[in-house]
Formats: sequence, structure tokens, C-alpha cells
Amino acid sequence: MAELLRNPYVLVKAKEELEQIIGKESDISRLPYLQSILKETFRLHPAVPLLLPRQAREEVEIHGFTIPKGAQIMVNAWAIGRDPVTWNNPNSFIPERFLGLEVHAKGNNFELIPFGAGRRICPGMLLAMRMLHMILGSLIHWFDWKLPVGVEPESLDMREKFGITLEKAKPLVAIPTPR
Ligand code: HEM
Repeated sequence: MAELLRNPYVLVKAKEELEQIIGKESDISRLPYLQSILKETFRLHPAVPLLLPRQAREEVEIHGFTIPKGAQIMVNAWAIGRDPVTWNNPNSFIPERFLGLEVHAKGNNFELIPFGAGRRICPGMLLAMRMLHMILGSLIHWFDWKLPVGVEPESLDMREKFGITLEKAKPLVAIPTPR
């Protein structure tokens, strides 16, 4: 929601998409822009930024680096999502980058791994994906949103509080009006 209020054109586009689709067919697969907004949010603000720690059971070499047996490995999904080698304009919130791009957040595309990947991938992924599309889609569709008086989109505090899960350092304050 913070990125949507900071990028009002994205909110308008998402509203238009929902306007056209909801009421006829509420299928997530028919809401590519909403899907792209969620992917872009996962890319910039992964909820579990270092995934869960792993340990090397034996010495292994990966891309010329030797990982000793017993070493603890942290995978930095946050940094992968902002890698300028993979992503143009990596620090900007641009959902359009995912339109027509065959990159999913389900653990097969290693440039976007908000739920991890492999054997220990998040078992709640499918439930979470459904819930997030439902919740965000409903918030956009049923309410008009604005920031408190005196807060401009560009001055919104987007700093993050680091932890096992990533939070906004300052909670978002936004005002909904039922439509
Ligand atoms: C936005 C929602 C969620 C995100 C971004 C998320 C993300 C993650 C990530 C990154 C991991 C570590 C995967 C790895 O290291 O490869 C994980 C593990 C896990 N998640 Fe989620 N998760 C979410 C929702 C859920 C939900 C709704 C449930 C349960 C209903 C759940 C249950 C678990 C469990 C049990 C593990 C540990 C799996 C294991 O170690 O084998 N998660 N999640």
C-alpha cells in the first residue's frame, strides 16, 4: 500500500484493471497488473529478506567459492531483488517490468525468491499468494486511498526495519474512503 500511495499512477491502473474484471470473473489469473504489483513488492520488500538459514552438510564448490562443511549459509533475497545486473532501475517500484515477463515468485526463477526455493520452500506459499491477491485487490477495489494532510507521496518514509521478517520502520498511515 505504501508503494501504491507513493506511485499514484500504479494505484489508478490497478483500480481500472479491477473495475473491468471484478464482477464478471474474479480470477487472479485475469488480473496481470495486480499480479505484477505483488511481484514488484516481493522484489523490493521481501518479507523474509535472508530466507531461513541453511548449513552445508559437506564441503561444496559453487561458482568458484568453496563452502566449508558445517558453514551456515544465508541467502540474501533482498539483495538479489535489487541486483542491477538483473534488474533495470532496481530501486524503483515499476510493476510494468513483470508484464509479459515469464518470472514467477514460486521458486523456479532464482532472481525472485520471496518464498525461498528447493526442498525447504515456504509450504504456505500458495495460501499466502491467494490471500495477498484477495486482500490487496479488495483494498484497492473497495476504497479510495489518500495520505494524511501534509504528507506527499514522494516524501513517504520507506525505510525498513531489519529482522527475520522485514517491516516498515515507520508504519504507513493512510486514509480509506469506501467507494
Ligand atoms: C507473504 C507470505 C509469506 C512469505 C513471504 C513467506 C516466506 C517464507 C520464506 C522465505 C521461507 C523460507 C524458505 C527458504 O528458506 O527456502 C518460509 C518458510 C516457511 N513458511 Fe512461509 N511465507 C509466507 C507465508 C506463510 C504461510 C501463510 C505459512 C503457513 C500457513 C507459512 C509457513 C512456513 C513454514 C512452515 C516454513 C518453514 C518451512 C521449512 O523450513 O521446511 N508461510 N516462508
